[in-house]
Amino acid sequence: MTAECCGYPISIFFIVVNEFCERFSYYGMRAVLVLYFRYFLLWDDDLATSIYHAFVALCYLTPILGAIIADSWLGKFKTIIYLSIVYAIGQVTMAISTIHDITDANRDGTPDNFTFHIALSMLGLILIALGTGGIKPCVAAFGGDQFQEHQSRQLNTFFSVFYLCINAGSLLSTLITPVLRAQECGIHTQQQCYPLAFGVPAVLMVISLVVFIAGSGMYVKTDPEGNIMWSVCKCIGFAIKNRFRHRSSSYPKREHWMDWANEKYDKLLIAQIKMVLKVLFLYIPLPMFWTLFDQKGSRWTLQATTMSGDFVSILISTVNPILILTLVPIMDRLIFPLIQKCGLNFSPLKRMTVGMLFAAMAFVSAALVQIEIDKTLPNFPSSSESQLKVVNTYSTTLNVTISPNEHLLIESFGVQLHTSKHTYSTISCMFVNDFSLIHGEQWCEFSRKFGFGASYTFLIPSTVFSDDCESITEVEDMKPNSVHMALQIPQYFLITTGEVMFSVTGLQFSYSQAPKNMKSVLQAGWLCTNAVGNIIVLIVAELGKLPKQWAEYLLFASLLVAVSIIFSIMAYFYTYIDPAEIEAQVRKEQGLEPEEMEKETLEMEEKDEDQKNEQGVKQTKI
Ligand SMILES: CC(C)C[C@H](N)C(=O)N1CCC[C@H]1C(=O)O
Repeated sequence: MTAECCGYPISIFFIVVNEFCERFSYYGMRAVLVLYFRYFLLWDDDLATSIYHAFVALCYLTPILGAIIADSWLGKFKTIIYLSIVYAIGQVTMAISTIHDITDANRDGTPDNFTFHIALSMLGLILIALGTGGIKPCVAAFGGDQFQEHQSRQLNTFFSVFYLCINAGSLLSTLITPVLRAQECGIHTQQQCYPLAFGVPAVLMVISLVVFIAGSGMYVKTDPEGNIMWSVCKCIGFAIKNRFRHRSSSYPKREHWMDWANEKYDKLLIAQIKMVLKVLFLYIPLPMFWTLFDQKGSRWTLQATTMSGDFVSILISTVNPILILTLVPIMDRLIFPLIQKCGLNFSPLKRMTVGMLFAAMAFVSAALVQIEIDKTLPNFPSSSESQLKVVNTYSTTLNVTISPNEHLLIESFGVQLHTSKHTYSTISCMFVNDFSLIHGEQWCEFSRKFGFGASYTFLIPSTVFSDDCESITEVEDMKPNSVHMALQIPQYFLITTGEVMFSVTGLQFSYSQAPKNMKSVLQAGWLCTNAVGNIIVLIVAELGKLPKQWAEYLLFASLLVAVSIIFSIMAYFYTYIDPAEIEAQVRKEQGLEPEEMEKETLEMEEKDEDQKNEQGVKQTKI
């Protein structure tokens, strides 16, 4: 028996703490990455965001590599350890690359050799992407491996707790690392403390590794059954070739195209490949969910900048993990059991479909908010129009006639300009609460809150310093943003509800439907849907947008509704399987008589017993 606490294997504790620290490390580093590119390496916005997105996409592509290493070569346990070491080295490299003093020979506070810092940080990022992506499919699957057959309820809860840890880690780090960056540090000169902001995630990654190793004696570890991925590729290749060789109608059809590998390959391997392919086929429409989800960080952020309210950056980076932390327990403890009590079968694939519909609703909500915002935005001249601004500083109303037939009334601002020299300047500022005009010993000070998004013109008469500051007139050219950011909360709520139904269920589903020797591979397939979604966002951003933002939101919502309908049809034809049962059945069909199976089981048990004795831990799982 594995050591248990409240029905859960104790080893799970080490795995969820490891996940918490790893996600703290990953999201903490990500929270300050663009700022590092922008203000330390002095890259422009475009380069900074492109490299950032390329890095994120790479992090979701490397799981395939990690899964192949785990399922075909090292096993999950060793893969997690080795790739975590790579990951920690990457984080440390990244932190070192941010120490400006290393190349600041002239001690002016800026690095003198940018090539050094860029090369080091790119090396760090590649190692991090390899590490974080590589271990991701293995950690979730390794966690699942710790449960025994009678613990299926606890297994489902594990995936929810796993997701909670991801979000608790990300929430804390996105709050902490920007604060660390804002500190000042340095040897020769005091600068923004990037080494601390990147150093703390590096320390957390080392802690994550130590915690994982600490649980070593308690884990159920399954060894890979040879180079499974290579066997899978060869088997699929043979089935295709064999099918092509027997394409003539004189050959009888086979139930599944993979059955054309029967001549050469083990029935069990063919059955396992069929299980994996069935699930991977089902995943084809799923990237669309992530395409919408990932726009939280781009389009929705831009939407927030056209709204009023002071909590832009905090709202954007924390609202999703905060909602996850509240919604996961509510769904698990209240909503899903309630639905079950009502006699409804809310199967995993149905949950995922509903999750997609929630994400679509989130985009409808975003479109409605956008329509409200558009009402308050100034009308800019179109390509066939010009904008003419006439500032009447005369004391009475003047008529202005624009040839040939436009006639406008210009109200006076009641100010007369006595100076013949006019200097106009435009200043764009953030968080302006006051400003002063200073001339010699005299000054005029204005203290008031200027609204975000607003544009003002100040008309300053030449007499201002000899007369009084009151003679300055303020004109509001553009109204401040008036639609409050709180209106974005429903769309965040809807997309996060969708995420809980879609993403947490997807994790569980990918684990439960995978054969024992390909659990990491299927987890990697699941993570790939996220990578493809990210890439679609990048392409969409490059291709440009519809003229009206609300129309684009509605377009995405409709696309996701269409995709969820396709997915629900595919799901209708999907039969849930118990991979272990199918494997046992195939063995039986293969002629492995019950006694032989028993013998095989006994041999495996003996092997396990030896392993346990080596580890000094009692376990019965085969
Ligand atoms: C974007 C949030 C900080 C994290 C998000 N709620 C989340 O948990 N995930 C987004 C992609 C999958 C999952 C993760 O594993 O980070």
